Amino acid sequence: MILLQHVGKRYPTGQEALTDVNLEIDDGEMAFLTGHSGAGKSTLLKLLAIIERPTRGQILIAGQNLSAISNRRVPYFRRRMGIIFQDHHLLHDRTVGDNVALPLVIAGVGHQEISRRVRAALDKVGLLDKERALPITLSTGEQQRVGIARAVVNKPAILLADEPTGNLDPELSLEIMMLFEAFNRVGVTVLIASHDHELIRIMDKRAIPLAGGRLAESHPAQSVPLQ
Ligand SMILES: Nc1ncnc2c1ncn2[C@@H]1O[C@H](COP(=O)(O)OP(=O)(O)OP(=O)(O)O)[C@@H](O)[C@H]1O
Repeated sequence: MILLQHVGKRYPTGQEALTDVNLEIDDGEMAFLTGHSGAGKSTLLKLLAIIERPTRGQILIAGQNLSAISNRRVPYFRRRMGIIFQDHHLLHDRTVGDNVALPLVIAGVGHQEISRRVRAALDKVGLLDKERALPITLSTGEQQRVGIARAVVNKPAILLADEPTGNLDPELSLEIMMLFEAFNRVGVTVLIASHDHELIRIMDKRAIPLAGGRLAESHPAQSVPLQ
């Protein structure tokens, strides 16, 4: 479970990005963080990935208090999560396969195991035939899928995605969402920041609305009363 208790984040500039956020996300849940630009969505994801630290409150993931994790231990902590950004941060002088392999190389996984898991991850996102291609030769949607393959290659329990469909057309966006849903179906907790209301409506998952750094009422999709 992901648990936020009275979480606040004030950046060194004085900007208050999050104020008194209380939130619970169950294991195996898929949810959307919504809200206008500047609402605090990226900041919340960054706190969960310990890219930033909260200035108030506490965050627990699987019972572990993130404030107890020293900066030195953060890379180990991150192995249990896959992180996906809108601009997929691919290395353009490396093949697709090398890009996907990166988290495993960093984790010191053996060569044979790497190539097996890279192929499995590429297969899941439908890009097995692009293993030796350079990212630059791929479409934007395909590049985004490489980013997703890289995020899931470690078999993370949690997937965090920040506007993963931001620069994709509606059809490709839905395709990417279906991929996330497939990972969720096999038990991965998925949290996606998005301001694409139409897409969120189609996916019919819990929406967690942020406004001005505060949590508005959060409602599970299934709790909408029947008429
Ligand atoms: N590194 C930073 N330093 C100072 N202020 C920041 C920093 N990152 C974000 N902010 C500010 O914190 C607030 C929340 O930003 P955040 O990026 O979390 O919002 P967001 O909802 O993800 O927006 P978007 O949809 O545009 O990505 C904004 O006012 C932003 O300007």
